[in-house]
Amino acid sequence: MSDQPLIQVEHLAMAFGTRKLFTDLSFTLKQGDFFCLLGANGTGKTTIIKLLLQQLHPTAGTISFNERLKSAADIGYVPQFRNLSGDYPLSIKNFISLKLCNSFTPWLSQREKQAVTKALQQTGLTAKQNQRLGTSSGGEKQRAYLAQAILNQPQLLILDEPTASLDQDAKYEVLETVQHLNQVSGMTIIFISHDWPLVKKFGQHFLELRAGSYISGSTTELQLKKEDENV
Ligand SMILES: Nc1ncnc2c1ncn2[C@@H]1O[C@H](COP(=O)(O)OP(=O)(O)OP(=O)(O)O)[C@@H](O)[C@H]1O
Repeated sequence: MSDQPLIQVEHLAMAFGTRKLFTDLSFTLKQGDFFCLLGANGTGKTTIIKLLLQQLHPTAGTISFNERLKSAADIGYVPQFRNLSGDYPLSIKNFISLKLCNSFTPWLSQREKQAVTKALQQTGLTAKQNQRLGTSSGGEKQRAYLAQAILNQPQLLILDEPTASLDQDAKYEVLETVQHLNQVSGMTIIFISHDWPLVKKFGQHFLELRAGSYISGSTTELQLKKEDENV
């Protein structure tokens, strides 16, 4: 595993018009890290992700990428949980395969089938692959989105509040799968969340945006508030 950072952010500043979100933001994302991005609504978490994906340009500062991140295929993205209605007709396996619809042929190649089989294994969905996604549990549905995001075996997996609106058991189900992808498959994780106990339990490093400033460190240093501790 290379010691060179996967992403190095130096003295980053971002403003929309006269609204400054942050200035002089610096952090390093190492290969294999489980990095958590925290902050109240509107502090700029999604903006940081858009800057990392080069969909926005910073007002100042630089973002340097390791050569392991060569193309968009090296980055997987899982959005906030979107529930599907009970009558959604596709099986878990066919839903995961939807991401391969750009192929030239209407059927899956041997290589594509292997990619789906691997993603099913990595997300613990092999035994459930023929189950209808619509009737699956919240945790299974989100693991199916996760499986879609890792079909290309990305170097970096970005999860944008993937467990918001899931119940406690489903949150753990999803985060244990993400932890497995991090520890066994070596994927580097950026996990955006408002859920401090989850961050403390599963994350390694954190960065918390506060209005105009930020703090960062190891998740072992995170102090949970009283109301969080019993969650
Ligand atoms: N393209 C844009 N143009 C102008 N303002 C924007 C743009 N994108 C985001 N903003 C503003 O920047 C601020 C930060 O937005 P961002 O979505 O990054 O916050 P966030 O921390 O992800 O919030 P949330 O937790 O609610 O998702 C918000 O006030 C938002 O309205």
